[in-house]
Amino acid sequence: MTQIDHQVHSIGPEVAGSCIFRFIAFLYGIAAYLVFFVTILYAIGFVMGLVVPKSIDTGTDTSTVEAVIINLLLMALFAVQHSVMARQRFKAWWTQYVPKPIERSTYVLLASLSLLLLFWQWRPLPAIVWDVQDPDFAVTLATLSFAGWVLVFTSTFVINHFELFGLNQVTNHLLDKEAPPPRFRTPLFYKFVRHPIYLGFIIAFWAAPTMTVGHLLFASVTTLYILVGIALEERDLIDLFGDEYRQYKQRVSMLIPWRKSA
Ligand SMILES: C[S@@+](CC[C@H](N)C(=O)[O-])C[C@H]1O[C@@H](n2cnc3c(N)ncnc32)[C@H](O)[C@@H]1O
Repeated sequence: MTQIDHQVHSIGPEVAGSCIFRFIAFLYGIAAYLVFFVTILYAIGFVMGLVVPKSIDTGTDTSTVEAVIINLLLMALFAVQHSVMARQRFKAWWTQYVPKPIERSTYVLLASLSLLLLFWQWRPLPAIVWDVQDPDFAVTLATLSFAGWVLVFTSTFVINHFELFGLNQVTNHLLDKEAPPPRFRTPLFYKFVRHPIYLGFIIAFWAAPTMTVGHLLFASVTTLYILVGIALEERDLIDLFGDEYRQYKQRVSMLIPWRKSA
């Protein structure tokens, strides 16, 4: 064996192994992102009762008590998975077992799967709470709900869509690039409210021309969950960004864009 052969032989398998891992991790990140994308599109149809085969107001008929219990359990499963796995301490613990570059993609994948389970197993509670008769007002509400989804989507891009859903992490890893440290940012909508993504969800869930008991349960519980989630997220953001975030909190309101600058 020549010296070059020897070097290639001894370096080759290691490099190839790590390249293969990087590539598999990248494909995994793409797959997780695609599952997320399908889930969020399904979520729009599920909540608005459009296009999808099973919406918030359709599915297996069960007694009211059974429906409420099943639906609460489904939402609790999502809430626990989604908020426990987002905490810094949990991340520090489980990245001992899950490689860091695919931590975010795994989180996104599991959150999407628990949402798909919710859509699939959700029990309708079809009693009507309100049903807007005026066609113009009904269209206005449906448009507002859609605008809520648009706010969700655009805010993810404004803050950093590809990092939020794990694609930056697997791409940096593939290219062997150091991931930049998290940066505090207040682009566009973030100048008016601290949580435009969550505001978008709240608008999308509540602006319904026809509100059933099932839809109301979903909107109420998710809104409560968002409020708890904000408290937890802001604790992490203060740990991460300190006074910068504390001052931001004083200057900009949480969800309703009416507080002026200090
Ligand atoms: C799902 S996003 C929701 C962001 C925000 N709560 C919202 O509703 O638009 C959660 C991630 O955004 C990050 N984040 C929230 N506000 C931020 C800011 N002003 N600058 C940088 N990162 C932020 C959090 O650390 C977390 O990783």
